[in-house]
Amino acid sequence: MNNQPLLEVRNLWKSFSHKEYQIEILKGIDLKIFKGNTIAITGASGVGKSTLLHILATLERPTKGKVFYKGQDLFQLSSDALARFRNQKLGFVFQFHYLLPEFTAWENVMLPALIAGWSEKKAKEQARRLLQEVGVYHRRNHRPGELSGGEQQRVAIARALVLEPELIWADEPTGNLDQNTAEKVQSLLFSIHQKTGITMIVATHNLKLASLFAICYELTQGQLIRKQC
Ligand SMILES: Nc1ncnc2c1ncn2[C@@H]1O[C@H](COP(=O)(O)OP(=O)(O)OP(=O)(O)O)[C@@H](O)[C@H]1O
Repeated sequence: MNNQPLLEVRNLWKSFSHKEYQIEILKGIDLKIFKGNTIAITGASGVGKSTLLHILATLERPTKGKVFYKGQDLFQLSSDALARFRNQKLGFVFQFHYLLPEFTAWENVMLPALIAGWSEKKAKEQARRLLQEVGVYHRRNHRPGELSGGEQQRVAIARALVLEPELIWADEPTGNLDQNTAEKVQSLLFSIHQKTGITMIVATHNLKLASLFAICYELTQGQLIRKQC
C-alpha cells in the first residue's frame, strides 16, 4: 500500500495585517489527506475555514508553512504551473455557484474541458454524462437564472467534476440552500464519493453534512482538532 499522503500540510500559519493590528488566523496547522478520504472541517463563523481551504487548494498563500501534493511542494511552483495543477487535479464547489449567467447549464459544464483543450465532442459527451449523473440533464438548455438554487448547485458540481479531478474542495456547498434542497445536494456529493472514491474536503457550518464524512476536524483558535463526525 502506498502510504504517501495525497496532500500534506506542515506547520501552516496565516495572518492578515491591517494598519493598526495583525490577526493570526491559522497557527501551525499539520494535516495529512490520503487518497479517498472524506474530510469535513467545521468551526464557528470567522474562525478561518475558508482561509484554510483556500490555502490548501493553493488559491491563497500561507504566511508560513508548506503544502505538498504527492510530495511536491506546491508553493514552490511557478504561478502558471500552479494554475495548471489546480485546473487538472482539483475541482471546486463554492457556496455561490459562480456559473456564467450567459451560458446554458450544458455549456457551463463543458467550458473547463474546452479551455483544457478537449474536443467539443468529448467535452459535450462528458458534460452530458455528468448532467445526467447530478440529475439536471432535463434542464441542460437553461441558463443559471432559469434554474432553481439546488439545480444551479448541481450544475456547479457537474462542472467541478468535468476534468475528472483527484480532489474536490467544497466551501459551504449547501450554505445558500433551504434545508430540503441542501439535503439533496449533500446526498449527491456523498454518492459521487461512493461511486468514484474521489477525495473530498468540505468546510461547513452544517453538522449534518459533516456527519456524512469519514474524518472531521474542528478549526478553533487557529488549530485543527480531530473530533467525532
Ligand atoms: N483578505 C483578508 N484580509 C483581512 N482579513 C481577512 C481576509 N480574509 C479573511 N479575513 C479575516 O479572517 C477571518 C477568517 O475568515 P474566513 O472567511 O476564513 O472564516 P470562516 O471560518 O470561513 O467564516 P464563515 O464560516 O463565516 O464563512 C475573519 O475574521 C475574516 O475577517
